[in-house]
Amino acid sequence: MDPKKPIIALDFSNQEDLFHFLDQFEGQQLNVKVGMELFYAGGKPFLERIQAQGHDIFLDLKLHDIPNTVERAMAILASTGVAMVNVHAAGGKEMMAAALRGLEAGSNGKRPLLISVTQLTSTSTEQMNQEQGIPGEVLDSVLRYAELTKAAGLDGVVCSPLEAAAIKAACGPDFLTVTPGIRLESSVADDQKRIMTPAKASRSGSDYIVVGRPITQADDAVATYQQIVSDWSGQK
Ligand SMILES: O=c1ccn([C@@H]2O[C@H](COP(=O)(O)O)[C@@H](O)[C@H]2O)c(=O)[nH]1
Repeated sequence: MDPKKPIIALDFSNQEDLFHFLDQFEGQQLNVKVGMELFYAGGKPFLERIQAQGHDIFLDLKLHDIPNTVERAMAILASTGVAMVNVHAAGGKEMMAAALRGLEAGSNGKRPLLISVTQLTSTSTEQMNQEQGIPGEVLDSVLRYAELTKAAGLDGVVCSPLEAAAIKAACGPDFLTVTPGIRLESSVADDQKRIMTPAKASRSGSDYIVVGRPITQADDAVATYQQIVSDWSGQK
């Protein structure tokens, strides 16, 4: 996956919308993210059709279950040939290590990158304090999950770009930060709470940005994508 290109979140529920969107980018090789909505709608055949168009896939299924179940599921996901997969760090170190074992066992050659979700970018400090019962700032919880993820041997984390610099300082420059919660100054936040622009995310140390609705719901998706590419890569 080329880190200079944003990862487009393909949050569609049917093949017409999906391929109508991708057709606008004909001839370009994209980084795309397939999440629960699209995967539950179309499964492996959708992955294969997207890959046949030359795009690299981050399969964002956020596995979170007992270690044995996650290990066996990861062995199957490894065979899809996607570039990146993930788990929830809240599943714990044993579960994350099991995910890595499963991925290595199921990979034919190069294994996909494996990252964990720390605190969702739709979570505010208040929600975390009141609903999850975790005291303190979101950053403290994110750092704790990032350190646990590193100890389990994974490649990096999903976090807000607001936390990327602190994670790099704590876990090292090679530990990946994959950051949704990206909005242009002109975009609406939707349900995202911890947001940044592509340019600021780049300066803060994000390795990859993930952008969905600002592109997929734009009147001109290709122009908005290009604007985000130049905002993001212009800072690198
Ligand atoms: O903490 C997280 C983890 C995953 N996501 C996913 O990223 C995209 C963001 O889409 P936008 O439309 O740009 O908000 C979406 O698919 C989420 O499932 C996240 O936002 N935050």
